[in-house]
Amino acid sequence: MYIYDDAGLFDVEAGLSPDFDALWSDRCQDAITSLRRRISSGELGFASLPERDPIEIITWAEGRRAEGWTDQIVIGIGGSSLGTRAVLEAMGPAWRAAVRTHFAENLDPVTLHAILEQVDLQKTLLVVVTKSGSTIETMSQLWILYDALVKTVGRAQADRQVIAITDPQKGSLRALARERGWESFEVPANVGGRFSVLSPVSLVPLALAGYDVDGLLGGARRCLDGGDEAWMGLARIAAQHVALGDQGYGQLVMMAYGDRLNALIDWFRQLWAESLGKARDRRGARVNTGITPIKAIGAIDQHSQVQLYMEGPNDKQIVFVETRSHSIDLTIPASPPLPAPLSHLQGRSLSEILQAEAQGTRAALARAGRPTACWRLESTGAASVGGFLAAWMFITALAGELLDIDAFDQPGVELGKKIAHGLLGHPEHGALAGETVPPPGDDASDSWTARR
Ligand SMILES: O=P(O)(O)OC[C@H]1O[C@](O)(CO)[C@@H](O)[C@@H]1O
Repeated sequence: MYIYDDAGLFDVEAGLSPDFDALWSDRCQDAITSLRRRISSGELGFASLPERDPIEIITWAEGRRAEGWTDQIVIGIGGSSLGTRAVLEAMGPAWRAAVRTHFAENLDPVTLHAILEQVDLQKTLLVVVTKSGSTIETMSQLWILYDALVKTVGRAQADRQVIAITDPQKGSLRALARERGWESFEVPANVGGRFSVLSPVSLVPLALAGYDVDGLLGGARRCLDGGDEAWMGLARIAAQHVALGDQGYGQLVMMAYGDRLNALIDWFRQLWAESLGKARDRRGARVNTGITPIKAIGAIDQHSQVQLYMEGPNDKQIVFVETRSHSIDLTIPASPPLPAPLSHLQGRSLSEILQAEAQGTRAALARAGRPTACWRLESTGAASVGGFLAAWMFITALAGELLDIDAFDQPGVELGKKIAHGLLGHPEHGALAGETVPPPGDDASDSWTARR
């Protein structure tokens, strides 16, 4: 069960204008119609993922687990890893999983080396995930890990330990999987990375780790249970964020209470930032849309960021994420007695205290005239997490419709990648790198450069 009962109810006068509904309800309806049309035409595949039966993946994972693998290394970045990490951490505890999961995401040699130190490659599967099949971070790390695997178990056995998750037809990883006979799964061609958490991208490693992927999809399906009314509820939340953005609240802090929700916000940040930060609308006119997502973790960031949120520029929309129940709880012992200013805490559970802190912080921000909303998950079980993921994918897609931009591309990330490839000797991008990067020895660290 999941709930987000007062999701999106921004509750201070400083937030939404009183005529919000009058101003936005027609636009919400248009956004819903447009998004539904794109989904039913097959252009967008993310919405139908929860309808797919995961039995094939579940059965496959059970079979592979029975072979005795102790670890999997998920090699991927962005949409190819964040969703998996979000679910694993939220639903945890991951260290009790049937197969331990390690993430080779960033190109950090120390991290990758540490992973290699922790696993026994004879008992480890490499799960490489990339929709495009050519992401520099993913393919570089794959080649290092594959080389280590071949050296440990030999080429024929190594090829049985690699699982590729990529586009059905295109890309270097698909070509490699065919050439080397690697087991593979498909990322549907009409599902982009940041909208792929309910596809094999995450379901395969999650099922391998022994997580309840069926429950995850069930929770996601429930998000649209109410039909038209549910669609309107999601569109209204999207419109609230967009309207607040128009009113000058250009930053969205997602503040989640609990360490387990850390990666869930990382996943959200990519979804929101890449989908809505755009320079052109759908007709090609210059726009510059976007609401900057910011991560905060309660209660830690009460002691780090809340001063700024309370008294700094009033430019933030603050979304609290709480869970009603925790899989484990601990209580402060009633004796021996604590000194008087703290004695009221005795007998209280940590989850009670955390919840009071979330409510206190939200109330204080509201008093300071800062727009806030709260999402309360029933728990961090499969259904709640699935519902949260699906809801935010729909909200983000609907926000894209309201802004009249394409929420499903990311042209702005390409130039930096090409320059990096050029610097590393890619024949087509070398000139670009030479032109853009300051010449060697030119210390540009004291100058701010911007081209308009
Ligand atoms: O799955 P891929 O193709 O490796 O891409 C990884 C990530 O890189 C991006 O394309 C951005 O560079 C994201 O949109 C994507 O999730």
